[in-house]
Amino acid sequence: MDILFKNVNYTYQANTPFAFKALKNISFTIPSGKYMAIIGHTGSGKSTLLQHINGLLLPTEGTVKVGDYLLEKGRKSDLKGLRQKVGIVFQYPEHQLFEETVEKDISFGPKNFGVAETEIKARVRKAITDVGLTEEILAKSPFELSGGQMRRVAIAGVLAVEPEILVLDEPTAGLDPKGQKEIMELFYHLHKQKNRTTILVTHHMDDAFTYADQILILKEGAKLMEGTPDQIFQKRDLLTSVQLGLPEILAFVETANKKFPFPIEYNGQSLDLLVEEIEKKLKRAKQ
Ligand SMILES: Nc1ncnc2c1ncn2[C@@H]1O[C@H](COP(=O)(O)OP(=O)(O)OP(=O)(O)O)[C@@H](O)[C@H]1O
Repeated sequence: MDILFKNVNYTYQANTPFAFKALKNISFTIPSGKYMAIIGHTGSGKSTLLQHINGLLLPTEGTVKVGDYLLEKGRKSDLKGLRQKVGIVFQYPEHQLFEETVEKDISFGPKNFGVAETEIKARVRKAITDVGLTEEILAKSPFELSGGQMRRVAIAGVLAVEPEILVLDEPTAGLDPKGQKEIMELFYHLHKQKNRTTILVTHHMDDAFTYADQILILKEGAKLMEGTPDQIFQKRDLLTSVQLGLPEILAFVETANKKFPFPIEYNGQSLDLLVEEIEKKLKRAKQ
């Protein structure tokens, strides 16, 4: 299913004094089977854009087309059908685990879409192996698993619905570098295996360059640039205007060192990792 955004504008709290235009005249196409990465500063509209792909938000102006589903203001669409085709892995998806066993949690999505019991059982087993876990985990409570395992179970829940399109909103946030790489490789494999259209929002420029066919850069709700990794790399001076650059990270480290009673060192890691390091040290300090 191709995805098409045409002159999409989105305003939060439209027609109120708090109106805020989060997307400004966005147009792009993702051909079926492609992998697109979306990057941009915090607040640039990435999550707002993603939520248009399965109709969680409808454009205030303009149109979104996902396969044959047309999404525009004031138009009733078959959202249930669309949501079966578009699987979204939200940030920290494990926060949405709630059932008493892993099996029940993974079954929740397909059950909701009316899939038959025997088929659900088969899908759950396939999904759990697809995310690199084994069937023994199905009987456990999701809350007795490690953070990395919980994340994989949450992803299995999305896969069990068998979506044609995977939408990933910073799927590696909060994981250690090894876990991040494993999850990125897992999604790349899932993308290649079924030629699944994949849309990744990330702060990690290297992931965008490694995995994506196409990169879209947002700045303050508008499209700053779109191109293949090679095309974007040739204009890398533009990237410094949207990425968290070294000066910002160093300023963060300096502030952290004034604020916390332990040293934080910058060894080329991302801001996410530095925050994680601080959280760990704080936790240790409390014990
Ligand atoms: N419910 C809301 N009401 C009003 N403004 C909102 C709402 N949700 C988001 N915004 C604003 O819209 C803008 C875009 O937000 P969005 O979450 O899409 O950005 P983002 O690029 O995904 O950011 P991040 O990288 O921090 O997740 C931000 O300025 C944000 O404050």
